Amino acid sequence: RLKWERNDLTFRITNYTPDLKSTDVDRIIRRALNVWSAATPLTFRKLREGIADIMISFGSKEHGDFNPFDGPNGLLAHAYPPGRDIGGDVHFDEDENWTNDQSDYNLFIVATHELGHALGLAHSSDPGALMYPAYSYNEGFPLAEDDIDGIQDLYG
Ligand SMILES: CC(C)C[C@H](C(=O)NO)C(=O)N[C@@H](CC(N)=O)C(=O)NCc1cccc(N)c1
Ligand SMILES: [Zn+2]
Repeated sequence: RLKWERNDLTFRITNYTPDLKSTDVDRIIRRALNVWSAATPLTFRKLREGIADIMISFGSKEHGDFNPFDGPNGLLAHAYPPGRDIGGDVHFDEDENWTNDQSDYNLFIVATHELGHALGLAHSSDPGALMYPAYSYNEGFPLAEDDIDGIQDLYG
C-alpha cells in the first residue's frame, strides 16, 4: 500500500487561481490539511520555495504531466499517491470556477478529496463518502465514517 513513511510532511502552493483571493486559497488549503491531520499522526508544514512533498498547483488542459485537464466541468482536479517527485502532488483544473461557497466548485471540498488521494486513499463506493468519485457539496464536516476508516487503515 502506498503511504507516506514519515509523518512530518511539507506542502507548497506553487501558483494561485484568479477565482479567489490568495489569502482565501491559503486558508482553504490549510483547513483541508487540518481535516486529515486531525484523523492521523500527520503534520503539514508550508514551504514558500523549493520542493515540498505535496506540490499544489492550478493548470488547464496539458499542464506538464500528460494527464491533461478537459476544460470546464468533467475532470476537476487530480492528485498522485504518496511517493517521490510527482507523488503527493495535487493539480486543480483552472478552467473550473473555484469558489468559497456552495456554488460550483467549492475549493475546500475538492482540495480535501484530492489530499485524500495524496495521502494514499483511493475512491470509495460509499455515496456519502468524501472519497466517492463524484463531487457533491455539503456543509459541515467533510469526512464520513468510510473516509475515516480508510485513513486510519493507512496511518491509524
Ligand atoms: C479519474 C479521476 C482523475 C477523476 C477526477 C478525480 O476523482 N480526482 O480526484 C475528477 O475530477 N473527478 C470528478 C468527477 C466529477 N466531475 O464528478 C470529481 O468531481 N472529483 C473531485 C471530487 C471532489 C470532491 C468530492 C468528490 N467526491 C469528488
Ligand atoms: Zn478523486
